[in-house]
Amino acid sequence: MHKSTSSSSLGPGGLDLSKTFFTPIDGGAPSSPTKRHTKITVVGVGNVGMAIAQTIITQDLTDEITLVDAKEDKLRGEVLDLQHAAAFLPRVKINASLDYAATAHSDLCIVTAGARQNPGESRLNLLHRNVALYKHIIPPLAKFSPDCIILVVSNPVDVLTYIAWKLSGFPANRVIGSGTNLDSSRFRFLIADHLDVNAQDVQAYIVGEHGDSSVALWSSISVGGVPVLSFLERQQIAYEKETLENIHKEVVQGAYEVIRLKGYTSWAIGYSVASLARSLLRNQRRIHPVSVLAKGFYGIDGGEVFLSLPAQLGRNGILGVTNVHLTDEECEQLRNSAKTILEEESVLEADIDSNVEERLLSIFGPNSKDDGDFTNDVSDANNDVYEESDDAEYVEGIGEASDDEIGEEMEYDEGIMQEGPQRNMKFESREMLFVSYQTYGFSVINRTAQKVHGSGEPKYLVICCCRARNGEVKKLPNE
Ligand SMILES: NC(=O)C1=CN([C@@H]2O[C@H](COP(=O)(O)OP(=O)(O)OC[C@H]3O[C@@H](n4cnc5c(N)ncnc54)[C@H](O)[C@@H]3O)[C@@H](O)[C@H]2O)C=CC1
Ligand SMILES: CC(=O)C(=O)O
Repeated sequence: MHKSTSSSSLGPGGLDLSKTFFTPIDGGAPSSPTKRHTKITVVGVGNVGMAIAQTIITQDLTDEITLVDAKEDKLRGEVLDLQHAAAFLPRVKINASLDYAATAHSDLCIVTAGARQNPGESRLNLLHRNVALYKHIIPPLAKFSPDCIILVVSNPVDVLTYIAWKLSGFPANRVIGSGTNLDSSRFRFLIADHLDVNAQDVQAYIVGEHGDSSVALWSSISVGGVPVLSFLERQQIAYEKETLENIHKEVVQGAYEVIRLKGYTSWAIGYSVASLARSLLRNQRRIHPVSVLAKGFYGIDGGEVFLSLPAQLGRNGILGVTNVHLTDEECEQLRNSAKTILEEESVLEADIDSNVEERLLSIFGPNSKDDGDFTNDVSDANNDVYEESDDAEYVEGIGEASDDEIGEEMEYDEGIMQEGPQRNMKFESREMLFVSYQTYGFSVINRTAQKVHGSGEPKYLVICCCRARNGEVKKLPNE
């Protein structure tokens, strides 16, 4: 499909019409690119993607928006429909393409593509279908916009944010899930309704999973600066715990109810994501409950898990997590929510082996070379490692070696890698993409490092070969 844009200025015969309408002033310099040109990509132009796109456009949050979808006619129809509203909207360049090259140089990539829930279906049920799609979506986004922020919306949003983080190789501050920003808005609406105040004056957070195990932070709710529960206690006004629980239940059931009634949710998520886009791109430093890498916060352990915590957002993505005080009960609920998400992640481990070439290209750039054809060399090297190691069960793990690893011994014994998460792997570096199967014990039985010349400085590529130690290798590919 041809790129469709709302700002074409070419007339018949390639004449630039804009130049015929305006006469340059004497002594004027040619126009320079504007300093603050922002570009947003939205992947998936379904109910959610279009609600987000139209809210972003009406709120004048970007200079350029690129829409991507797998369905050509739907994409073309949606973009034309939006372009036809140009006379009523802030000026924005609207592009649409099936090709991710059109997303290049985006500041923010919002991913909404994917299956959605049927009435009554849980978000977690969508996991395997949407992980499969993400393998084709995230690597090209990362390749064409290596400095962007990725904002994940598709469900289950917390696990998919983790997947997007792994597939992109981005630092954790630049991969964010829309998380419970929406749940918190539902929560604030319900509290405002109970107290007959404006929802914007209610400060209240839902944290944890964007889903059934979410946690309501009752202890920190305030209205117009008044902490609600301690105020009620001070005034000796009795409130039923059950009333609070029912409000939280209504938040959790909110999405199910809308889906039962109209088939999908769209407007609220549109506004929710637009508010995140504003805070990020306009460097607002506002606090939003969004899905972040939460390991280590509030005693959350057991693996790398993304879930929602109130975080400060700005041009660099996540600027920090707010130190909100949680009661013991709230902490316990949050850790349980983390457990729910981690269980889903562990089921996935055998699923996230993504396309090696795409991942490498996203690190090293499209013209990378290693003594000839880069991608062939990589697959050869992979095979070599595999064949040389008789007892290898699976080849996995690609990333950049950190400086102090280069020139190290290439062979390791079982002692190097401990049972458990990949952080124990000696060769991990910040750019390491991933070695999956965190739930299994692995030993690294071989690895190689190659110098690869990409568009920038030469980098070292590590290819390692792992062997499971706990007898569960039958579950792995290549068996
Ligand atoms: N995080 C949140 O708070 C919310 C998340 N969602 C989630 O957002 C997702 C989208 O929901 P809807 O827009 O209602 O669904 P939809 O079915 O209307 O739209 C999905 C779109 O994704 C496109 N798509 C599928 N595979 C693709 C691929 N490989 N590349 C590009 N595009 C592809 C489809 O063609 C379709 O246009 C669902 O996973 C839903 O559960 C929905 C509401 C709130
Ligand atoms: C569908 C969904 O995740 C929501 O509206 O909360």
